[in-house]
Amino acid sequence: MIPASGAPGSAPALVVDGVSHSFGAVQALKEVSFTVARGAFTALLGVNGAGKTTLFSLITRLYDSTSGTIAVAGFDARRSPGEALARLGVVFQTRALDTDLTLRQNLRYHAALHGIARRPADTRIAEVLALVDLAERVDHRTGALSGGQQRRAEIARALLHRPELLLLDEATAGLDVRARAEVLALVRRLIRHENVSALFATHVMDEIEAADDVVLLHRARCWRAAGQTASPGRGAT
Ligand SMILES: Nc1ncnc2c1ncn2[C@@H]1O[C@H](COP(=O)(O)OP(=O)(O)OP(=O)(O)O)[C@@H](O)[C@H]1O
Repeated sequence: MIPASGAPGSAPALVVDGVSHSFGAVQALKEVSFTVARGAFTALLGVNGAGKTTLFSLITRLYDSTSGTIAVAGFDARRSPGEALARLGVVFQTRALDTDLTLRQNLRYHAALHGIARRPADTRIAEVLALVDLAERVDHRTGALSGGQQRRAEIARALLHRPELLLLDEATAGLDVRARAEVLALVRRLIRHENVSALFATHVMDEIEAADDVVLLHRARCWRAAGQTASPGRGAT
């Protein structure tokens, strides 16, 4: 049995336990259970339609789960949504930056959404842009950045409030080989140096390394949770 949550501070970055979700007759997730350990790169592998985005929508509270529990850094997403969401940084499958605004304007806007005052926001913006290697682009319109730079800018945006867990939904989709590699290397570097964990949804096997934890979603079920605290085969058919 996976604990639904643990003492905040020592709890896993993410615990998903027995989560199911349906859209009418379509069951998108069936009894999905897995854990993202602190400091882990966990790949959420699944073909289109496997349920990855639905799972992300449940973790981020866009949808309410019809069964099971989700805990972010020990905070139950349903009972303590504010605490749970404050510890999440999300890079959505669809682009989230305003392409007419500069990188600085975009990041200031998102910092304000997180309640970060202007001066600390500007300090943090400089920090996160340095982390993603875009410091010199701060006054560039984001629409003028390359696809890979835009993804890195979105990762910078997700880091603004110092989350403990990054959720990345197909963050490399549409990028060329080099830009894909840069995004992956960046996420792995952040895990090593920035005290953050990552759940990285992808359908590309090549993006997974031997040391990664892998959660395989197939036809709404979690088939394998290598290196996880979940029992092997739990939730599998
Ligand atoms: N809003 C919705 N209404 C009805 N069915 C939906 C809805 N969203 C997702 N589904 C269905 O739920 C299942 C899981 O979809 P989901 O988008 O979570 O998969 P995915 O793994 O993220 O795929 P993709 O990589 O294509 O986004 C699919 O059968 C999909 O058609």
